[in-house]
Amino acid sequence: MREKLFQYLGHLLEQNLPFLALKMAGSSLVKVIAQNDQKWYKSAPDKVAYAVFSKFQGYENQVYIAGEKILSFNYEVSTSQPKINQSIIPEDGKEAYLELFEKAMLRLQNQQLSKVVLSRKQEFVLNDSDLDIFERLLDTYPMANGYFFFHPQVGKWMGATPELLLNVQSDGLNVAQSKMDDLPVTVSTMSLAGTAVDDGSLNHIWGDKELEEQQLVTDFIISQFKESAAIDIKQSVVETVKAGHLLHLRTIIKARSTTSEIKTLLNALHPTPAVCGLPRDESMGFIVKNENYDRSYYTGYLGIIEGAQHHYFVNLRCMQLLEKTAVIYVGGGVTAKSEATLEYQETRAKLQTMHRLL
Ligand SMILES: C=C(O[C@H]1C=CC=C(C(=O)O)[C@@H]1O)C(=O)O
Repeated sequence: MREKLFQYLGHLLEQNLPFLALKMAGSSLVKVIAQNDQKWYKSAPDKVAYAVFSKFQGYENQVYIAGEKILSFNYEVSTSQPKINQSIIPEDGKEAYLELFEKAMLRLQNQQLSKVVLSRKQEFVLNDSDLDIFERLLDTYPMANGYFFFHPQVGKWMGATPELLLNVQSDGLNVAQSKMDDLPVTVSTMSLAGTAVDDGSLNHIWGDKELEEQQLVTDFIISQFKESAAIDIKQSVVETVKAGHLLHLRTIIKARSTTSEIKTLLNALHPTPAVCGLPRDESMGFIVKNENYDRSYYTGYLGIIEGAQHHYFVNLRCMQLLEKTAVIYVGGGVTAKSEATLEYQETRAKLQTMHRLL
């Protein structure tokens, strides 16, 4: 099935046909939603199934892929260790990052902001084909949500994101019935923040900065759920989870809602303080004015919608594939307790997730 998947994706690329291929965390299926033509749908197509690829900011460049061809491929993760690029990542953009950090720190110290996510990008030469890289991505990160997105007018993106934005499951109804509005559904999301490099010790001790920044995300999600009329809101304990060579703090949050409220919920959640900051509008303003580059689809979201089943993920640990280079996007949450060089090192550690595949 592995060969069939790559043959099929190769065919779609050759024909310039838009697709989203997604393997959800821990699953052994790669789902491919593809179109029969090159049309760019900027709003949800009139199909039971479709995919979405959304920017961090603004909705005018939203990409929907009509589910004209929907295929699932069994994917057994390779038992042999995939090749990993271990070359050292050159320093690039450190000064600009530190300058940005200083500006953010002024706003954090005078309490205009309580958290802001600062990001940057770095470009690397490509030595392999896109499909070879995607195969390595799926084998290297079986517990991530691995995806490959292509649209001839938008480009190619790939990632292995650990972060669920919103999962919607209809309460025991099948897809055909789920065309109806107002079905009761179970919604879940996660508060994911705080980063450490995994040193193999099972019990990482987190600092106050990480515990607080993750709590801010949890509180934000719960308050947005409440405002969006979700009921039965429940949260898990805070856990330490692995994402490749990194560790994060995570809380799972579940609630009940209705299908007609999904769009409201999605807009209420995105962008969470895991990718933007708090207060949200002020952080967004700070990012847009000061980051000095366009995040584009990084920290936006991607998703697959099939009737009343929706799966949306935050577009993190990702890269944009150009003709001869890959642009990797990384960021991290900064609070008044942050230290500049540690935050910069964190962005370097996050670069490795994609860099290892190149
Ligand atoms: C913004 C990113 O990560 C987010 C998700 C988990 C942990 C994060 C952190 O520790 O700052 C970030 O909020 C990124 O990977 O580019």
